[in-house]
Amino acid sequence: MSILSVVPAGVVTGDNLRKLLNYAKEHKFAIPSFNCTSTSTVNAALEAARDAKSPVMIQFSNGGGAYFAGKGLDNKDQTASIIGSVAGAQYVRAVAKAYGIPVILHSDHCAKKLLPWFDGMLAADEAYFKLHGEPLFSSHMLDLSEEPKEENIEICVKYLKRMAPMKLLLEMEIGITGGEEDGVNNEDVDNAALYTQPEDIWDIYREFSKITDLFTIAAAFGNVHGVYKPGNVKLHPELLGKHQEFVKGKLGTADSKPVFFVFHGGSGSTAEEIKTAVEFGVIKMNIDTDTQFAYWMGLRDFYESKKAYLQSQIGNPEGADKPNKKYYDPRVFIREAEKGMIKRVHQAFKELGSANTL
Ligand SMILES: O=C(CO)COP(=O)(O)O
Ligand SMILES: O=C[C@H](O)COP(=O)(O)O
Ligand SMILES: [Zn+2]
Ligand SMILES: [Zn+2]
Repeated sequence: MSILSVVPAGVVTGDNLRKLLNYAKEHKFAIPSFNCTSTSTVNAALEAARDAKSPVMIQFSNGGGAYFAGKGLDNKDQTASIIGSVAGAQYVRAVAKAYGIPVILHSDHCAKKLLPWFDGMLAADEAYFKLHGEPLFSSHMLDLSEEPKEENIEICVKYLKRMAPMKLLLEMEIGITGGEEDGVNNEDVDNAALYTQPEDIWDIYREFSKITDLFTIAAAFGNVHGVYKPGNVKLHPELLGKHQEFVKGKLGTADSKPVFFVFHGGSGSTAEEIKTAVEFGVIKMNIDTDTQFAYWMGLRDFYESKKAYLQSQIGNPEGADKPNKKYYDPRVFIREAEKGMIKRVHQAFKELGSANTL
């Protein structure tokens, strides 16, 4: 049985989203989630997914959403981030089905100070739900990992109650992802905070389960956003196995992987680390930095190879009067950036085991 016999192509939400995540869990693969900031990066992710025969997740960060709407737009009270994330979601909805693949539409880290952004997206979900019987997005992330655990859980539960009637999934974070996110610098946080404890996972699981099963946990196992020279923070994906065992014991279930885990900071991780994480119940891995670099490399390589054609509107090595329009047309050079990103996206499907599952 392939995925497309379980869920349809296009944006999947609610029951179909649950089916897709369970399918990934049963078949021991994870779905990559790419941070997108434009129609160009969305298209690159969708094109690669179609060609790799894989489901895919598209996510907008707070800054990525604002960028989608335009850097010239004022982001006072999160207006640009709300408008851009909603516009991005509507764009994905408009094209996803044409690519013939299931797409999960998600929003990334939302810290406490960014809750107005979350509220704005939820309002758009509710409006969409009234018209179509499903939310605009498939899922959203709340990242209250900087707050005390009790408060983190309390705020998540409050939002889960608003999301559950729409069958909108919540991703939450416990423990801290190192590196940088949304301009918050986590490069010097206490090492222990970078590794979540099993008891914390159970506290979350227990409270959330009272409301819905549509939630995922981004537990910290030494994850870092960005790519850095190897340092003292080491990735320990095997810790996720301990969390699964602990929750399994508490539940007394036969299911050896009751928790859906999310892997943040996918860039720069080794194939082996990714494999171990998937083995212990990761069903989603975020990738941003590596696709950013791949997009840039596509453009850089194009510029380097066509440099002599890109200096003036007229005149290149083929003649002083030759026009260069077909080199400086953004559809040409941005396409080269997309090709760079597409290559890196393919690598993610392969490493996560989601290629050829449709
Ligand atoms: O976790 C991420 C987005 O939430 C992506 O992390 P990287 O930029 O390290 O791939
Ligand atoms: O949090 C991590 C993501 O990579 C988002 O990054 P960003 O805030 O630069 O868009
Ligand atoms: Zn975080
Ligand atoms: Zn992240």
